[in-house]
Amino acid sequence: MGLIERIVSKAIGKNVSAGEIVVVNIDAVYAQDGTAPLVIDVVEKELELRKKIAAERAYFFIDHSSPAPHVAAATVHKEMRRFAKEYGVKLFDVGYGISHQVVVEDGLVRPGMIVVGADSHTPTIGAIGVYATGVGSTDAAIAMMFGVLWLKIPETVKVTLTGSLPKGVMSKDIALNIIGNVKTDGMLGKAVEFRGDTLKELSIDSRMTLTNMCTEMSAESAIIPVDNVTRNWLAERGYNVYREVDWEKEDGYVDEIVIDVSKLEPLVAAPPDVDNVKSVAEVDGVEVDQVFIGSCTNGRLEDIEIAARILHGRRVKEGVRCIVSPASRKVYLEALRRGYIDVLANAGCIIAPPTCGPCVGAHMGLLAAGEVAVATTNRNFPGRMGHRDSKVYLSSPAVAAATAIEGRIADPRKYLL
Ligand SMILES: CC(C)[C@H](C(=O)O)[C@@H](O)C(=O)O
Ligand code: SF4
Repeated sequence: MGLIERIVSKAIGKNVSAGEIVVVNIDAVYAQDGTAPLVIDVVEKELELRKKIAAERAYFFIDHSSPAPHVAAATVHKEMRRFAKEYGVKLFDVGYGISHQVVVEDGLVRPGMIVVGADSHTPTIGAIGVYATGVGSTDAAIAMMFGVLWLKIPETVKVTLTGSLPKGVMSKDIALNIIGNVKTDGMLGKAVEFRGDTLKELSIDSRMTLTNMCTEMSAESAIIPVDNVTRNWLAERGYNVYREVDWEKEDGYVDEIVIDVSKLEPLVAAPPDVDNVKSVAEVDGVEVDQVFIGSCTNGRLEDIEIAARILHGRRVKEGVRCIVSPASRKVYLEALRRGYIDVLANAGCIIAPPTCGPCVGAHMGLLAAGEVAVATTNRNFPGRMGHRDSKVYLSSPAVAAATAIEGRIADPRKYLL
């Protein structure tokens, strides 16, 4: 049994295995302003009107078009606030943060839980040992109304990480390396379980980048076992493990990939696909109009810290827009307290509020036709950040910061000596 099978078996009190369809109690369910309108419709129009949401822990996030860039978004937000109040859903309003970041840092999801979110990057929260998967709005509505949902238990692929990351190479580069190899459909219908010595060196921030990117390999879920890094992180925040399983046992995989991360170099995913992975050396010199540092992939404290270290005492290249959006208000406040925001603003960065905005081409930094961006996000499809004829290269925050300085895709290692 892989970790996910162990979590579900423990939750329902009998052994399950991959391929089985089970009905489980959902420990937390959330939706955001892209998917909540349909959740609201399903609850109010399709299902019998109930005034109370059954799931104990149902959350709404206004994070995508946030703050509202147009009247249509403002109307969606207003509707979400009305529904949340009427039905007892906890709402995280404009500026609070991106769903996947907030549920983890606020302790709304805890190791061993079974969680669904009406957003494809819900597996991000598997970084702390949660079995999490993205669902459609209808499923999210069912989970909110009844507190249960059917899930098909995925088969698990083990990804073993060995060795230490070289300076200037980040967990984003590990994720890009994997996706370059397995391609965008490489984990279709599967769950990814990360293992190996490298994990000891990866913070929860770094781990969340890894699990986040598994969605781009078409994984149903991604999970990292609870270890000392997780336990220390939980203890510092007064959180605990919700459901203990044997986190250490390595068993039940359909396949294994082994990566020696000490051999990795800074990478990018070149347009038009996330699996079009190249080394920075191969695209060195590609000129950019915009850099975006943020999102549920790389908008955490560690990401802002490395950007600040690289940009400290330097300037964003004239003519380049460098937008930085912390993934949550907590990240923003801590980055302020530590002086990172000061460094970045002084270097010429534009500090945006916590929002998905630029990542999903909603607002706060769209690209015009022909423009090129480097972004720390997870998708680079045509039109993702603006005009269909704009281009997005995905990278780590270190590559993004070095690129902001030079105005062309640049290797961060020379700034980290
Ligand atoms: C808008 C939403 C449905 C979407 C998702 O689920 O992934 C978004 O968050 C994204 O990253 O493209
Ligand atoms: S930051 Fe981007 S990838 Fe993450 S939830 Fe928002 S739109 Fe989706």
